[in-house]
Amino acid sequence: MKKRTIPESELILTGEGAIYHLGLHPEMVADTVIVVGDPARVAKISKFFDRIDFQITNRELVTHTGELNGKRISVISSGMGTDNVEILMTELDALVNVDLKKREVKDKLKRLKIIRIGTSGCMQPDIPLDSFLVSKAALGMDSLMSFYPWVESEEGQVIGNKVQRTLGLSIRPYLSEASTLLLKEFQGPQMYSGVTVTAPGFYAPQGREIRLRPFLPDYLDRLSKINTSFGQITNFEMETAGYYAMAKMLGHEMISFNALIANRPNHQFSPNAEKTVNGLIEWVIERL
Ligand SMILES: O=P(O)(O)O[C@H]1O[C@H](CO)[C@@H](O)[C@H]1O
Ligand SMILES: O=c1cc[nH]c(=O)[nH]1
Repeated sequence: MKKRTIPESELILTGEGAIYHLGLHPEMVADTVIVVGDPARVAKISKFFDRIDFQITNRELVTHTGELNGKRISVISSGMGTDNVEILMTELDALVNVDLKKREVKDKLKRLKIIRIGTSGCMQPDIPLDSFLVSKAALGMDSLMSFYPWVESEEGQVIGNKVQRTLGLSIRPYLSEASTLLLKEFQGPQMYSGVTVTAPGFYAPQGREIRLRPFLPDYLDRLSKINTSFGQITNFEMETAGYYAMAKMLGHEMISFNALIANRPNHQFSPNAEKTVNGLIEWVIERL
């Protein structure tokens, strides 16, 4: 069967042949990729590398690729939100699985290992501030999956329906899961686990009120009391559900780690957030 040629307006390359938003060429991407939200966090990770081969910046998308203990690793920042995650994941996948010259999907597809290191707010009062948490699954409160052929597990549908009903939400959240392979590879002490809520915003979508009152009553309280087959709903951030769903559809392994720098029911924000994030970076680096 003749392969589809991807048009220039869909797979966009710069004059130098780099992919449109990431600004990368295929040889600049390692098989193990660490993703972060904050562009400034990229250098905090690549400083552990023995050697940095490429440093590329375009908008909020910063990439450092190098070597650590003989292993090639890329670190890429996405900025905030699942809309950026969609761009990062699609272009990252195209760099390894599309022949950019022919504009055709390759016959042999690569499976990347992708690890998120991010910050997050905890909604369980008994998980201490500055803890680390791995997202076993994530609930996407955004609309990204309405635009993809996302096939949800039965378990996911049950959880999504339960959350929609309990909160009185107009949208049905989607549930996506961590890679079981990476959950086994990245084990160790000091790591809580739970279900992460990926919010389409930092304020009302995470139950915060500054001047505008969140529309949904008792949001935080109701969410934190929901039990799922993956455990309690534990924390808020803004990318993981999009990452897990895109990774699943594109055939990559993905895991998301959270530094819990806020505890919402206890009204705390960490005075040591920077130290906690650095601790999580070291925890992950030690297990690469
Ligand atoms: O620290 P990062 O990785 O950016 O992650 C979290 O912090 C940002 C909000 O402050 C959102 O991107 C959220 O997901
Ligand atoms: O509360 C928090 C802290 C970090 N990131 C979030 O998205 N929420």
